[in-house]
Amino acid sequence: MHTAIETQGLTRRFGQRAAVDAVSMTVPERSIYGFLGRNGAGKTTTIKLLLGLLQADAGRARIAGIDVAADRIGAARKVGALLEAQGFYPHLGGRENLDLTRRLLGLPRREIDRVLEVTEMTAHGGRRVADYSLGMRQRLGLARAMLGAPPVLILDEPTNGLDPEGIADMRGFLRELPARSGATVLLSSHLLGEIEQTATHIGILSHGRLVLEGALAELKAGLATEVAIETDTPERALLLAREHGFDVEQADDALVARFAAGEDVRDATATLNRVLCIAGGIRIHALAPRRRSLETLYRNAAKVAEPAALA
Ligand SMILES: Nc1ncnc2c1ncn2[C@@H]1O[C@H](COP(=O)(O)OP(=O)(O)OP(=O)(O)O)[C@@H](O)[C@H]1O
Repeated sequence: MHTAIETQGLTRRFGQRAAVDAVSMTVPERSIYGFLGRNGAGKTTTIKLLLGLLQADAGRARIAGIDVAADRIGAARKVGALLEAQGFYPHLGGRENLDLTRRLLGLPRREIDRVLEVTEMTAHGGRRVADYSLGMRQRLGLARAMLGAPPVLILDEPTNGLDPEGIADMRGFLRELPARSGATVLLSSHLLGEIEQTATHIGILSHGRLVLEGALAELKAGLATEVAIETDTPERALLLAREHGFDVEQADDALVARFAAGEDVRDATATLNRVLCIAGGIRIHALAPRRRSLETLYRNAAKVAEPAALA
């Protein structure tokens, strides 16, 4: 598989602070890559570096194999972007707005019909953008990003400001995009739930550093299985389980036992139950396996990145 986006040691400082700090990321072709991080983690700065809108202080970035610093225009032709400020002319129609970009890019007129169709906006192309809902504007932004069918799409928080229905629409649309258009999508977001339902791959940025990256299913498979313990006496259960060598922790919402990948969870849960109920006389209401989630991956990655902050 080729690499749609690749960076090596990409760094950008503002004053003394590195907003993007030696980031080496790999976005495989035809993936939906969820680019995650808190506000201020450096996502937008990375995206600007990828688009050649900012210059790197060190490192390099390639889009579809083209080095962004060496051939900014060539790299830009390989990528369509939806950034937060859409910059549409509100008094013009959707079609007319798209036409401005189409002419700049020197594309044939039929490209407008194509992108309106892909984004299911054909019926609204004649209306003024001022009369569009936010969801329609986002879709028009996507349509513009797709003009010329670039192999890479970079979307910065595409669900920002949308209502739940708009978010669900956008999610469905993005999921189908690689199959429909052959494009690779880099999707920045701080919404774990959205990324979990959409992305095939993830990269987590924390304080400008890439702290975790990979195929989401593989990363999840490598996680320990967690079993939530429901009991009246969590403190006693915690102590007793630990005395018997179990890896148990009080998480935010429950007492949780962790079983390493590969361990027989059914057996281990039965043993834990015996230790707590029979040996310890502790009342257990439930031992419930928890889904392996992106949230756990994110929490673990954040712990590695800033142990002091979470201690
Ligand atoms: N032009 C600039 N001048 C100085 N500092 C900047 C500039 N742009 C970004 N920063 C700083 O760089 C850091 C990373 O910002 P960035 O916007 O890339 O984060 P982000 O992850 O995209 O967050 P958000 O989701 O809030 O946009 C922040 O500390 C920010 O204040």
